[in-house]
Amino acid sequence: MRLLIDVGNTSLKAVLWHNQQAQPADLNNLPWPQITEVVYACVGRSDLLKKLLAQAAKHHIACYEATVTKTLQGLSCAYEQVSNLGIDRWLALIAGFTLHPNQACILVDAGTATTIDVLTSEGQHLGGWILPGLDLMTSSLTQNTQRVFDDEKTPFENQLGKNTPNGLKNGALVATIGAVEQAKLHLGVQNSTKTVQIVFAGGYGALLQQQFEGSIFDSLLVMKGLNFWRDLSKTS
Ligand SMILES: Nc1ncnc2c1ncn2[C@@H]1O[C@H](COP(=O)(O)OP(=O)(O)O)[C@@H](O)[C@H]1O
Ligand SMILES: CC(C)(COP(=O)(O)O)[C@@H](O)C(=O)NCCC(=O)O
Ligand SMILES: [K+]
Repeated sequence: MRLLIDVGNTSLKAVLWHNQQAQPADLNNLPWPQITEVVYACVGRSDLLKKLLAQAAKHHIACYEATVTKTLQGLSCAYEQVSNLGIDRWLALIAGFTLHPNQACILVDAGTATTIDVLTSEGQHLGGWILPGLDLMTSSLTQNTQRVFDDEKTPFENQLGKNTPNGLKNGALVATIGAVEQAKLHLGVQNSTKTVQIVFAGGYGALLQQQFEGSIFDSLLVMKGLNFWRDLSKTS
């Protein structure tokens, strides 16, 4: 049984991977005797991660931190400085590449930041974008202007705004939708029979997924990437 840990800028997530399945992990009551290895990825800061790694060490369990490499099996990274690419983005690419073989993909991880990564059907990462996440987009405006205000009850909708919270929230949503549309252009899917699989993950992934027909939401995308990373990096 593997303990998989993904530390983002807002939260730490962990699952237990056993018999090809993810089970929720109770961090206060982990089944250490059954855990064979810990595989983790971290783009944030986390004292909780340090504590978990210390507990694993106490139980003599091997821990592996996922890293970005120029290539992994048939997948290649667009960055010149590969270590600058967020590991969560690389793991989303690994998951997309493995779960959708020979299929062009756009991986969208909508958390604190929204990242959009473009992957060809041949496994070439063409690059991507980092946008403020939906909450950061709205809070940066409410915090830096006098008159732009938000409220709790206004949803994010793909519509014109007719009051301030509406204009603010909908603006953040359509900016994000527009970026995903731009990503498609880099795969030449317009005016062609090529298809692209758009995969959403992260706290706002389910909301965004509803805006794109044929797209999917996979809350475990980064976890699956972590699991594949460990398997693939053993054999490469
Ligand atoms: N149902 C939800 N569950 C968790 N986070 C959500 C949800 N809906 C919106 N969010 C927002 O998603 C962000 C957290 O997403 P997450 O993918 O966990 O981030 P990170 O990977 O950066 O830690 C926060 O801005 C949070 O407000
Ligand atoms: C862009 C990110 C902050 C996204 O992190 P998250 O929203 O999941 O917390 C993370 O992938 C990161 O720190 N990236 C490093 C810069 C880069 O990818 O180029
Ligand atoms: K993200």
